[in-house]
Amino acid sequence: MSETVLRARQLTKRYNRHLALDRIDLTVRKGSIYGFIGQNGAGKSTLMRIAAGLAHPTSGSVELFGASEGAKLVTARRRIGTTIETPALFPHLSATENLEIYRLQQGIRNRSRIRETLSLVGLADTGSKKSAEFSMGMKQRLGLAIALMSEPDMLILDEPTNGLDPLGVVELRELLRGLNRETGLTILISSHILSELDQMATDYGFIHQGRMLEQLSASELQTKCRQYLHIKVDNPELALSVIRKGLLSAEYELEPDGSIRLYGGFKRAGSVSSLLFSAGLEIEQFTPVGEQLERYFSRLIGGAAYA
Ligand SMILES: Nc1ncnc2c1ncn2[C@@H]1O[C@H](COP(=O)(O)OP(=O)(O)OP(=O)(O)O)[C@@H](O)[C@H]1O
Repeated sequence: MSETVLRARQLTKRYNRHLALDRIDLTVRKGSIYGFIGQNGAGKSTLMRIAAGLAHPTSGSVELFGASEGAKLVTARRRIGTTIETPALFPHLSATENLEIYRLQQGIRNRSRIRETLSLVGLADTGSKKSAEFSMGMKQRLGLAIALMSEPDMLILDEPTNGLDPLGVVELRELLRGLNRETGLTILISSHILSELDQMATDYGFIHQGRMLEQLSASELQTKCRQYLHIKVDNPELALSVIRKGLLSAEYELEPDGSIRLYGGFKRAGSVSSLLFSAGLEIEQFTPVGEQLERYFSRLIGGAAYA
């Protein structure tokens, strides 16, 4: 079984009469990139703040690197880097100067860590350029550098893609993937846009109105969102042989009821149906099935809202 870095059990947070988190269970595995998905106000920041020790839960518990209370939990929290409530950047200072101030504030002895960290986030060549002149993406990277200065084992990033243009989102994704791959860093990252974390997250948790709706791995999500043509004909064996001959590299499954799932067949629906017709097959059903990631998310929260 893989090691767990963060585990929330029945985590609940109440602000007066408002229930921001309602008995949340969440597990972040070591070395994973956990995509925490929810609309604005769903409770993502609240959970992250509790995990980082910036807020107290009303009830329930948090376990970090195996520690769940007292001094051990405080020590475990030193292994986290986060962009929540990190100090504001000094706009008139360069990236190196900003990190130097942070290094002194935090008592980090190793001065060469500044250069290392700037290389990690791709800001090593920014020289004396003031952070005020940085693009939004560069500012995000500098914020990330601050979070990485103490060589954390886990990063907690609250909506880091906010304000980035599509290219900036792709760059951040590549950067985080690289850090995860090369240093084994575990990352908990939130977003209200599921597709932004696609091709990056290894695990997902969906939160809505303070409740965890679903937690699943990236491959489970892909399977759920995989698109296929559902085909039912009078002679499935013949249909399969026609498909095999007519469509190179066709991926399909024969269901117990004799229907066929032809994966990725959406775009080729026209040629598939004419192939089947030409073979004299009688088509009883021919339906595209599956959905886009974003639609999956809206259906999930729609279901929760109307349950
Ligand atoms: N300090 C607070 N006092 C009162 N209510 C709060 C406080 N912090 C958060 N809330 C409420 O708790 C709910 C969850 O907020 P939270 O910030 O965790 O959501 P979120 O998913 O991070 O959304 P966003 O992306 O908008 O930050 C919201 O309804 C919010 O208004």
